Amino acid sequence: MAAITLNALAHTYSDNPTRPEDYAIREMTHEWEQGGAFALLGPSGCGKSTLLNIISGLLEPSDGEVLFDGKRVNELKPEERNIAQVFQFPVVYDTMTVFDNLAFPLRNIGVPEHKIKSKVFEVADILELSDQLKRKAKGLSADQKQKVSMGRGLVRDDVSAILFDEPLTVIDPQLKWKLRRKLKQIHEQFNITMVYVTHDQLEASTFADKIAVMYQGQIVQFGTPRELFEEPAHTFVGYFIGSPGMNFFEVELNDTLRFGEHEIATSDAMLSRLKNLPAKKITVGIRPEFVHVWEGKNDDAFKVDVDFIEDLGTYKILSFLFNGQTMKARLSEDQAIPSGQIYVSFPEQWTKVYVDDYLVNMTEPAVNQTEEIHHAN
Ligand SMILES: Nc1ncnc2c1ncn2[C@@H]1O[C@H](COP(=O)(O)OP(=O)(O)OP(=O)(O)O)[C@@H](O)[C@H]1O
Repeated sequence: MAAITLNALAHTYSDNPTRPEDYAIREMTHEWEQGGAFALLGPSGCGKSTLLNIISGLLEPSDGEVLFDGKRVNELKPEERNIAQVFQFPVVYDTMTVFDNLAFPLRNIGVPEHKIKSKVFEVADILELSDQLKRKAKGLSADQKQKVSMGRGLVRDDVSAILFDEPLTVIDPQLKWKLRRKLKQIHEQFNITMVYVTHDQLEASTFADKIAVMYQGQIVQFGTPRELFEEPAHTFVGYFIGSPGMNFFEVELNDTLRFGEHEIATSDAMLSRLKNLPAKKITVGIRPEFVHVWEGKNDDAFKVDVDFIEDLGTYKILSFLFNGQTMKARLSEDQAIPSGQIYVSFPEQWTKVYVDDYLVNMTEPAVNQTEEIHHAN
């Protein structure tokens, strides 16, 4: 087991990087604590595979350090790092039996045959591969092959972390949930640090205790699925997590926050914090789940026009026009279906304010927040 620390890490594929966009990994410092089940979640091209390959040693970072349990491993080759990596496509030797595939990493390091046997049997049992051990890997289905790939990581006692790079891509949808559950079970049993890369929020939140959301080469938030939902630290997290994502609208700051003719309720403390920041883009975000739709007239709420309603079985998504911008609210099954002009309000607790896409966090001292926003730019 190992804690994995990334210290001022950055990576570029360009020979002559000049702009932040030239970096696949923009400078980051981050720690995956020992023994945790983590997900690295983000859209295609945000740098997930690059980061994983740097941790496993397949790629040398342009800047910064990778530390395992506090020790620098930059100079170590992948095989010296005791990291197992499971890729999108299973890595198995087709002509070998399942037993020999699982035994391979142990034979490589000279483990005695009797020990190999008991370890392979143990891992095959966990992965429900015991009755396949004598079969050639060639005849296995995609999910069985992927289980063998995972098993090759698990047989070694010296493995300190397992990195999964979109491991369920080639697996049938019906089997995905089964393998995901298996992975979770393996994590509980082995207590190994696991980092699971995916672009699928459901996969991330069913596997991981904590999720790092990656966007444009940066980890913009590291938190529990609930924190990502309730307190998105960056507009991208609000947009990417949740279905549909968070509503956002850009506001003006005068004596209050205004969106067109509408005044958005916020605390005096927030207003004074915003006034002390240099003029920047201010965005307000609210999740569709937290938009309050009133059944009747309410003079304290905003009057808006219903655009359309999508019926998604157990709930409905109401689209409405707020100052000309389409926004969404989630209606429960038993809520009346509104039409025409309706009243909506945004509870202050769930109305989040972002400056240049970063959450203004009122629980943090203003000085840290200002530094963070400047640093991010
Ligand atoms: N070998 C390479 N040479 C040059 N650029 C690369 C190379 N590999 C990746 N990139 C670029 O680096 C950025 C990050 O890519 P990376 O594959 O790490 O992202 P990802 O989040 O894993 O995406 P995906 O889910 O599509 O694999 C992208 O802009 C990509 O085009």
